[in-house]
Amino acid sequence: MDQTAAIHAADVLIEALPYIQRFAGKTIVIKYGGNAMVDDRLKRSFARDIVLMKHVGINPVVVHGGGPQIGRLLERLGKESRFIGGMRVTDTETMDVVEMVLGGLVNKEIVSLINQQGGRAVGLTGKDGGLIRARKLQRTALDSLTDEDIIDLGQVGEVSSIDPAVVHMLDSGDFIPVIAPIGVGEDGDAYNINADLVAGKIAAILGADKLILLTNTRGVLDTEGTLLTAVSAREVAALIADGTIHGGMLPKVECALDAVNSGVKTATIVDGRVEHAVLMELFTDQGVGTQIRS
Ligand SMILES: Nc1ncnc2c1ncn2[C@@H]1O[C@H](COP(=O)(O)OP(=O)(O)O)[C@@H](O)[C@H]1O
Ligand SMILES: CC(=O)N[C@@H](CCC(=O)OP(=O)(O)O)C(=O)O
Repeated sequence: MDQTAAIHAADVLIEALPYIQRFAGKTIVIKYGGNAMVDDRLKRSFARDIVLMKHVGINPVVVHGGGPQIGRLLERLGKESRFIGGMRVTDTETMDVVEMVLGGLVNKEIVSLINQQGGRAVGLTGKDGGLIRARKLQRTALDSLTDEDIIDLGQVGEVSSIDPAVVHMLDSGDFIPVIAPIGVGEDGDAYNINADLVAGKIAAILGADKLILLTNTRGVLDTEGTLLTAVSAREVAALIADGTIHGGMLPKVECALDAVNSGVKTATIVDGRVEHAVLMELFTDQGVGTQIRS
């Protein structure tokens, strides 16, 4: 490294210092969307960001999705994916695939990536330690439904309660929890829950400082495709009403609002297709993406 590059590296570290001090000892929930798990290089960069956070004294908690990965396996099995209001219609057969892909393939891949970078990750679904209690999502909870859309979403769940004991235990042992969004009903049945909604609830119950949602757009965009760097609850309502926010962005903004209204200091939607998106959001003066304000 020549001297200019060395000075630049030192400047970057110094810029990060106040943020490292501010977040030390705090919990930060990172939602890693299936659409942000694009290629091996990006996945490794994500894992390195998480390990770095842990090493500077932050408690990262990863909640992951895997919608595209579920879709690909369903396709191989000859089953079509159907979404209503951003939620996958989940019959019993689909639920088996969801549990295998989220709790198995995707969860263990993330655990393994973090561990390869020197972290100590432990993978969980909401069934482990009774972490995520769920109930069947009632159709009325989906505001965007029209009468024609009213069909049974099957085993799609919503969070009824979170028992964070297992997460606290892992944090205190210096492990990094990696959580798949599967909930358990009173009858022991599995429920498929949108990962954004789980991330929001977990951030709230843990009293997290920040919720970072990694996805495949730069953040919330307006009708011209311009990035909105910050949106309030009122602006979000208007953007939903005029259709600017739709599909997969709906649960994202809803859970972000829910989190900030429940005491999480900031919720940000950022582009997970950019290397080190998490570090840029946390440790630089400019930040990235869209911040959701209460
Ligand atoms: N106003 C908006 N701004 C940005 N993206 C939007 C907007 N409205 C809808 N979307 C869609 O939401 C998608 C992100 O949600 P989703 O596909 O569920 O991602 P993830 O897998 O990360 O949860 C974007 O790729 C985009 O197609
Ligand atoms: C009910 C529901 O839609 N569940 C999601 C769970 C995974 C998820 O949320 O994945 P992303 O974050 O990658 O979108 C699904 O089945 O796709």
